[in-house]
Amino acid sequence: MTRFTVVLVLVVAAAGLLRWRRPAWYWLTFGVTLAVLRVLARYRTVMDACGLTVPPARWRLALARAANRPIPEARPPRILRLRPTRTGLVLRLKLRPGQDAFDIAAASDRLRHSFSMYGVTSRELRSGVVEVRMTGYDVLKRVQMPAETDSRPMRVPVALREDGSVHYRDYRAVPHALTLGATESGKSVYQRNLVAGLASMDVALVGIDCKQGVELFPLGRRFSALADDPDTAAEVLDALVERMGRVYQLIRSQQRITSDVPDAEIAADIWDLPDDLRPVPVVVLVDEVAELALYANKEEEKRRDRIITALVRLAQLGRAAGIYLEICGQRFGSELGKGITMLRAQLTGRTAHRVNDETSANMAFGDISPDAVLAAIQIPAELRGIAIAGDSSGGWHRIRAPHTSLRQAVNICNRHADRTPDLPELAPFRPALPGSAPDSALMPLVKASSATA
Ligand SMILES: Nc1ncnc2c1ncn2[C@@H]1O[C@H](COP(=O)(O)OP(=O)(O)OP(=O)(O)O)[C@@H](O)[C@H]1O
Repeated sequence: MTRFTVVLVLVVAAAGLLRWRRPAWYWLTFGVTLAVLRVLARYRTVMDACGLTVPPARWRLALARAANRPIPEARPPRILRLRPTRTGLVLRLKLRPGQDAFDIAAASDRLRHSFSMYGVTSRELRSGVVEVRMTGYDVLKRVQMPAETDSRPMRVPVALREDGSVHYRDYRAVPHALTLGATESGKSVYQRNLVAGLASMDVALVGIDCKQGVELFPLGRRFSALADDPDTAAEVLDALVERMGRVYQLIRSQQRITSDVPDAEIAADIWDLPDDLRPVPVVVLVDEVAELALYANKEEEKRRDRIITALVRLAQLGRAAGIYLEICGQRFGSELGKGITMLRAQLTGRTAHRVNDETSANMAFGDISPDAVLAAIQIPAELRGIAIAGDSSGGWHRIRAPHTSLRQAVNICNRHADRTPDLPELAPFRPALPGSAPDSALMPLVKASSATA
């Protein structure tokens, strides 16, 4: 064996190993070059085989006949740009007369295997121009967020989409959202990523965690208020409704000042106010929402109605006051009582992790997109963290958040603890700093469990 053959064998073996164990590294080292060459070399043949070419124009045929030249071939869409990315290739195509974006979308599965890519999706950028995004490997298997993401305010890069692009939770575009999923499907990890993303922003976080606070309380240094039982939750929500009223008064008073000034912008929400007058936006995270809607006696029913009314009011009017809702639970349907369907209609951002049945998928997407319902039902049980994210426009994507541990999220929150705003209305609910030993009343529980172990 010559030295060249030995080197070649080693390189091929290294590429095979990388592709198997570290597909992202394989893509960056070998995959991207091979894929670019493959797409360029096979482009015309593949487009022809996929029925994405158009016959030559009549005048071209006539010209060829008159000049006794070979008959021109059918033409595929023109490549405007081929851009390699961290996870795949982005192909921008100019369609030929008679083609439309749906032709490309309908052929995406054929394009996927013809170009030996992992996934292909397409969208129309403008009339006659289509962007085809191809992924070189399963980017959702081990999620790695890009180092550089869009850093606009209130826009959190929370997960990766299956086409390799970043999925943002954009509070200004979609103020309120609902996240559903069966137990152990990945809701808490998703919510943790949201908190970690929000921690470095100028925002107040308010948490309602009826799982006795086990998810949100460890992140407490970055929270302006926390509630771990329905009674406290009712008080926190009332305080937020009161805050919302005061922010509206502030916007009104600013409108009165600017209404007589010609050309001055009239504020319609907090984002139109001057920086020095703008109240800090608030994101309210509610975990296990069903706990707030359940009741066993008249007293609890009254509390439940108070909570749901406050949530509906915040959902209806909170956007302009910069109060955004992020509601999370296993189910969220009419069986939780009056007001729930009205509240759900206001939560236009929807994310569904694996659900147990079609009814739960319908709670997330039934009023938005039947395709998304089907996609949510098909999430495999073993792939925790995979979710379908959609909004009221009907568009949806398969996403997965990075596997952020509670430790990592706590570290991020602690690092940004100095950014936690003090909201006067919510001062009584500011969480106590962690660090105390377990309550002595809980010790028998610990002993009992270690005795049975
Ligand atoms: N994005 C992810 N990537 C990889 N693993 C994940 C992801 N999300 C969740 N998991 C795995 O699934 C397990 C359950 O996730 P999580 O606690 O978020 O579920 P949950 O829906 O909140 O469950 P519950 O309702 O019982 O609290 C996690 O411990 C983790 O191992």
